[in-house]
Amino acid sequence: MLNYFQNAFAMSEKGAKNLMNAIILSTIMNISFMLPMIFGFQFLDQSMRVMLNDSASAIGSISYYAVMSVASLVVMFVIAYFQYDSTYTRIYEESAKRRISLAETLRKLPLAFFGKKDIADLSATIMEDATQIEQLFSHAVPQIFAAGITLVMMAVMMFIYNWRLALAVFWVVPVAFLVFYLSRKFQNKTHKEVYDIKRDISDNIQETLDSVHEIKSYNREDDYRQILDDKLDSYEAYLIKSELLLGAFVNFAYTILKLGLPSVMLVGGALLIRGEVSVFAYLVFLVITARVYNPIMEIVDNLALLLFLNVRINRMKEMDNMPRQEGRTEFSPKHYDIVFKNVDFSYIDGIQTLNKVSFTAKQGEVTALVGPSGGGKSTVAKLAARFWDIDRGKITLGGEDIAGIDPETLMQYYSIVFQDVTLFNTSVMENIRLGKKDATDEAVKEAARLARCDEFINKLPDGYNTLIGENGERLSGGERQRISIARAMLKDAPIILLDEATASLDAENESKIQSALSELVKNKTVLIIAHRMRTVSGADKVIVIKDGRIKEIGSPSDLKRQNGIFAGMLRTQLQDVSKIMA
Ligand SMILES: Nc1ncnc2c1ncn2[C@@H]1O[C@H](COP(=O)(O)OP(=O)(O)OP(=O)(O)O)[C@@H](O)[C@H]1O
Repeated sequence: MLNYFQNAFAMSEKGAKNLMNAIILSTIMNISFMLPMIFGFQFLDQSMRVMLNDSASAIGSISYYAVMSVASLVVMFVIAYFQYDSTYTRIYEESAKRRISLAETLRKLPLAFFGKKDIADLSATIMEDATQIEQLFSHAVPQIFAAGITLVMMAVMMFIYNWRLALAVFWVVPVAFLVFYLSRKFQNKTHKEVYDIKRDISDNIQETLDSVHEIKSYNREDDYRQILDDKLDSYEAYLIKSELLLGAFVNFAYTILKLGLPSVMLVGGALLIRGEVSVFAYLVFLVITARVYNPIMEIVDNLALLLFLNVRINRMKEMDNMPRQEGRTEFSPKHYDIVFKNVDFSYIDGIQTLNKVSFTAKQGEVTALVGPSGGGKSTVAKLAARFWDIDRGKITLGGEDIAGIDPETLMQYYSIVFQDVTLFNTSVMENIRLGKKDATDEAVKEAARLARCDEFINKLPDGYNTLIGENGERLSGGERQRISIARAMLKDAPIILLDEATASLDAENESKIQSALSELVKNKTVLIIAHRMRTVSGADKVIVIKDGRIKEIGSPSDLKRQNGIFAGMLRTQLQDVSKIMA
């Protein structure tokens, strides 16, 4: 049973145990809530005997009922307390664990996994799905199981007491459930459709917000609004369809259940006339029948919610099963050479992005990656830091395969300065301190000075304490990249991965970035995606990558002599410069 709960509801072992406890206590609570009814029947039985025989007196037993009523109230209260604790407190604990475990999963996913499209989806799963699951587990799941168990117990007792009347009460139950069961397939399908389109809309909104500048600058607002409107319309249509379908099946099941009471009246009446059942038993069955369908309706209602839960749980399991990156956490390389040996890699099955890539980026040297757009330069740089795991071959750092090293451990040795700098809506000081969380203010300022940031920071209204707005929107492209360089300075990691800015920077900004970079890369293993020939000419080694393969490799002067792709690229850039100068 524990295993079943763990698998079906994606729970931890402790969570499954707590759910079992919640079900048991909810069942005991349901039974305890019947105590007043049992005493009521006892009282009714005794009163009827008094009325019919006129011999005994009911007065003497009033004190018995008073004591029993108080006792049952106490019992009900105590059981309800424990039931509440096990159902709500423990289930919220499980839900907190579930969120933490999802966040842990995220930590172990390849860094490059976090493409924009997935982020809305991931946050929806962590927040919205986990909340829905939490609510259903506290408000519905234990109750459904408990109501089911209580109902079966009541049915057994009633069948033993009078099977014909019990049959009149319960024949409707399997029919109602059958209707519901048959509707499962349709409901699952519509729930999945509603869920998918909702995720699609979240992605769309996220994408629109992320690209709001581009959308506005290309006057694409109307197109985007139209796309979103269409998706919202279809979401609404699916939602209505799903609700209607659910409403139709649930109400049909309710209607069938409602036939139970007239059945008991008819069967009980006939048995009474034939003298095969006492007035008391008939009354008892009528009272029970009037009450017994409420928990059944509750089960039907909650079952519908459980179907929806299924879709969400499957999504969580999917996340849990995503390929994780793990490895040992003790790692101190003897040196910082990065070696690629026959590396094959594809983002998408069947489309090979890198093919037999082999090279060494030596400690203390600058290795420049050059080549046409889409050739695979960024991919090489990202693989060097284990953003993804490779398909074949080997990448080593200090002679050790990075595939066996925990990505977080590995990352301590890398500073990454890419073009898409992420800045947080906090002070400049804190944005730089991201490079080393325990750095003193002085150390942050020193890094900022070396990265040529201090002069623009000093011009900000509050200097280092200025809030720089959502994703640093108050800063220019060059300033943002210099902040990123300052972070890397502060981190002072032995390996630098650098994507040189492609955007045209003004000459002053460019020379500041260049001098900041030359400070940063001193005595480090540097892998730079180079776009400017000035950077390439200062490199120790140049690797030309085209169509995922290394085409040329050597010092800039060697490659110039070879008169191949690199020499061609040099000529093109020189021609461009001379055209401008002319
Ligand atoms: N996350 C991804 N999923 C699928 N394909 C990708 C992904 N990232 C890159 N690619 C593809 O891999 C190939 C190499 O891309 P990469 O970004 O490494 O090239 P690049 O040489 O750095 O290009 P550029 O100079 O334009 O940045 C391209 O065809 C690109 O479309």
